[in-house]
Amino acid sequence: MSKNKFKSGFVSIIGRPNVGKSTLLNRLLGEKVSIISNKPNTTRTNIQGIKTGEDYQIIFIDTPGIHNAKDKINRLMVQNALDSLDMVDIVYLMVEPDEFIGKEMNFILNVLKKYNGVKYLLINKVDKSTKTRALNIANKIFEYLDFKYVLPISALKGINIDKLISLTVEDLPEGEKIFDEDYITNIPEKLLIAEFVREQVFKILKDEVPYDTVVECELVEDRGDDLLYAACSIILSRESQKSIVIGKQGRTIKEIGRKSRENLEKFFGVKVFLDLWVKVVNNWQDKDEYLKIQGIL
Ligand SMILES: Nc1nc2c(ncn2[C@@H]2O[C@H](COP(=O)(O)OP(=O)(O)OP(=O)(O)O)[C@@H](O)[C@H]2O)c(=O)[nH]1
Repeated sequence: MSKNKFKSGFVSIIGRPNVGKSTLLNRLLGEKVSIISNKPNTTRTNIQGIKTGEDYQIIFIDTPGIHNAKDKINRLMVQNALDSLDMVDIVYLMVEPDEFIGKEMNFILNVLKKYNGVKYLLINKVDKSTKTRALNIANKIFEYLDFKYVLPISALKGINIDKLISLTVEDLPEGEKIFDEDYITNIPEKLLIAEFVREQVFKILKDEVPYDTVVECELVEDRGDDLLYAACSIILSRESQKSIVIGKQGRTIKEIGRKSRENLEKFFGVKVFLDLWVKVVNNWQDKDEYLKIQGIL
């Protein structure tokens, strides 16, 4: 009996902010990779997750340029979005059952019209919706664009995820493994650790300062005996934000540290010692070195 040929390729998950892209990526990979919160636009970097099976490797690519379409729909952004789709074999367009086809969605659909690869329409969050609402949105989107498959899913509850993976593998081209199978992401370790901390800054500080925050992981060391040491700084743009992040008797920063450490330990499967600092760098947003830390530049 002949064995199935190995398949490999790239998949991009696109959709409006908050539709559940990061949750889906984490679900697909079975690990916590990209940062999730219920605030829009927490995904700042082009996170790639890698899923390797017995006879396939899928590399997931995030395309933030498309999600941020609401700001300025300009030529540059369209170009960026198209460039990042160029190399991708399959695109998942992710929507919610009560999706509204406004400016952002129109932008995304227009970008996708120029994309020649395979397109899937994923209707996420069906766990909290009805079949009729899911069908309605599919019909509306089909007025603009055709998709090879429409799949109702729940990234959160894991509904139809196995089906999604098997369809994807079928549609991938034959090819070799691109990354070693131990990799689930190609984000540099420091950036990944910083993202775990930033996720907690977002979650714990709610609306107070997080949009003004960058986390820099300065040092990661394997200290033997299954212990990973990481030193990170939460960087703020104003002195007045410091007391909020630190909290009464250091309670807030301790909570950020504790939660981040727990998630890092789950992810890396080793004990983690996390040294957390708070720094103020006026207008860090204008400084290239801080944009580089975040993987934006
Ligand atoms: N009920 C339900 N909620 C979901 C589902 N998938 C995601 N969510 C929730 O939707 C919110 C946003 O999810 P994210 O995965 O951060 O969304 P995103 O599209 O990556 O958001 P950005 O990073 O802003 O682009 C979170 O509160 C998730 O828990 C789902 O299948 N069902």
